[in-house]
Amino acid sequence: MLEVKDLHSGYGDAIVVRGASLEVRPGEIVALLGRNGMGKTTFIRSIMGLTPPQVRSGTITWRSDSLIGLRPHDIANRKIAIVPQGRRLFPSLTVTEHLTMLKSARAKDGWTLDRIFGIFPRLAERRYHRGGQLSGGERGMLAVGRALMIDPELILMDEPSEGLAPVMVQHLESIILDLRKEGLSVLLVEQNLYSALAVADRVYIMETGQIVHHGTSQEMNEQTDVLFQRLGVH
Ligand SMILES: Nc1ncnc2c1ncn2[C@@H]1O[C@H](COP(=O)(O)OP(=O)(O)OP(=O)(O)O)[C@@H](O)[C@H]1O
Repeated sequence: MLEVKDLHSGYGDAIVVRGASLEVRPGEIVALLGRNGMGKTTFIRSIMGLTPPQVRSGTITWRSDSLIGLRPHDIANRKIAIVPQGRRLFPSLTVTEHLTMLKSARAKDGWTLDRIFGIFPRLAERRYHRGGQLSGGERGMLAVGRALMIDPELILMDEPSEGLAPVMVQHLESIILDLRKEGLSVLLVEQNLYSALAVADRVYIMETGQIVHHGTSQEMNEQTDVLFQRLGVH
């Protein structure tokens, strides 16, 4: 289980995440929602050990071990993967090269190239294309595929639906639900309220670096006026 308690994190003198607490239980999909600039990316970068930002105080615990101070590589070794905002692909590397950076193409255990190509047939067709030649949707699929190749138990996804056509968003939602069936946990940062409610078990809302509301998706579905107000959705 991931447990974040009273996290403060920021850039230089600016504290952006200001006392946020959240937990993700095994096999659970948790959505973190909030308007632009509220600190969601800062929050998940802090969990992954990516700098900036710098964690100032609070605790981040994964299966009883503290993650604070560990490098992203060590955190990935503990089976936590990230699908970063903006995808962060390499323009000159092919689809296959991205997927096999951390795991051999011949690997037989866990997630393999064939399995990734099975859930994303489009990536199989584009296996020799370079990062810089891919469409927005293909880049999104590749970022998810690359995260799966570390055989994660928890995936942190930063706005994976950003820039995707509605049909692709639905595909992604079904993949996230399939991952949960396999026991994976997902922390999903989303701007798309409906996409988040479609897949998440529980939802947290962040405002100016603090969690101001949380509950099950069902509870949230019954209080859409609160959500609309908090998220500025009309
Ligand atoms: N590298 C940085 N240096 C300084 N300030 C930053 C940096 N990255 C983000 N910030 C500031 O931190 C605040 C929160 O940004 P963050 O990206 O965490 O928000 P967010 O909720 O993920 O928003 P979005 O949905 O727009 O990505 C913003 O005011 C932003 O300007």
